[in-house]
Amino acid sequence: MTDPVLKVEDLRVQFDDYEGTHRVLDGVDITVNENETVALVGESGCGKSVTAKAIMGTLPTPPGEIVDGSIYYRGTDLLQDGAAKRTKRQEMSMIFQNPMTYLSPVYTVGSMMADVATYSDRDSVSWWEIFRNILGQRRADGELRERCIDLFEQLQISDPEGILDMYPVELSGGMRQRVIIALALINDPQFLIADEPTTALDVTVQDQILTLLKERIQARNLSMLYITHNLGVAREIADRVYIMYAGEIAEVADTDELFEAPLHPYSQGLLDSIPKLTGFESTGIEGQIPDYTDPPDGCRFHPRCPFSLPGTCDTGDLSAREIGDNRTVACHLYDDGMAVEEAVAVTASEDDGFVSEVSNDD
Ligand SMILES: Nc1ncnc2c1ncn2[C@@H]1O[C@H](COP(=O)(O)OP(=O)(O)OP(=O)(O)O)[C@@H](O)[C@H]1O
Ligand code: NI
Repeated sequence: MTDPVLKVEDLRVQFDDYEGTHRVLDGVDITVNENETVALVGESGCGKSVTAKAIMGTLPTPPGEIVDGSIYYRGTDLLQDGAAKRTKRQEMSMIFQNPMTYLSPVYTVGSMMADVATYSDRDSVSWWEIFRNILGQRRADGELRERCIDLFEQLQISDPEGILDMYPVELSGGMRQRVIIALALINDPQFLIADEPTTALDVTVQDQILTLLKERIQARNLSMLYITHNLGVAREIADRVYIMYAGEIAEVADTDELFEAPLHPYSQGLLDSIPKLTGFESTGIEGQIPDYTDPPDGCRFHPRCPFSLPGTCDTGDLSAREIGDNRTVACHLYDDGMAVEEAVAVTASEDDGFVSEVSNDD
């Protein structure tokens, strides 16, 4: 067996400020296999971007701190191995959420493309190039220009030549987001992290961009971790889905299986809150993400959970249960090693007050 592309194990991240210690990530495990697109889904504030930043090595420290865990990229622990991790990080690339805060207003698109392409390979940068970069005067010339135009064409950017000389303000939202994606793809990464790259866009443009991203990923055999709070988007793009709640992974399942029968009460709540016609989700679960300076004991979801078992869900460690061959759910309603059909039967009986009969053995 080859190593998975990404393997995050027991990741714990906290932030220290005047309010105290915010224990945000509480032992997160995520695996992304070769050629796989994995979605990380959860409501605002649940720790998705913190996870992405920890992986990319861009977590602000302080106030952030990785207190425990490992992040393996193709077998190399990015938190441990100094020299190897720099090479490895060059194979990774990130697509950001908000183009206007990420794109520089004073650089042309071509200059930014040249910037990213040059700096990814620092050994070959001359002082003259760095100087030109500081002045914002780098240009995508020659071979790089061809590569940019090629990529722009694949991303269906209209007037790919002209756009190299344009500034971000001159572009529509959809075009800006395409440029952001082009910036992330120009160095031919093997692994992409996309953090809500389509939230700012209207649904039609969002669909177009998802389709383009999907095509590109298939054509290049890329692997991707795609972050979103929108289950509809996750369904469209991902092979597998990780449902995150308050810094914990609630459930992991193949996309089809999750949508067919979500097991975790939080997943069920999220799915229920998708209005069926538009694909837009609304907030359907009562309550909110807990205060990370004093998170609930036991399952962090228990204060909001309709099936919470006093004395069980509000105390102790909650380990993830393996369900069938490739699902896990971190919930006391289920027993480790259950078959999928058994677990689905548990959810079906929830309405009949089954909850009181659940065994309390761990
Ligand atoms: N720089 C920081 N300093 C202090 N706390 C932080 C910092 N960054 C994140 N946090 C904490 O981590 C929590 C999770 O933030 P994160 O950005 O990962 O949420 P998210 O799931 O990406 O939400 P969204 O969908 O809104 O982007 C925040 O609620 C906040 O308490
Ligand atoms: Ni975020």
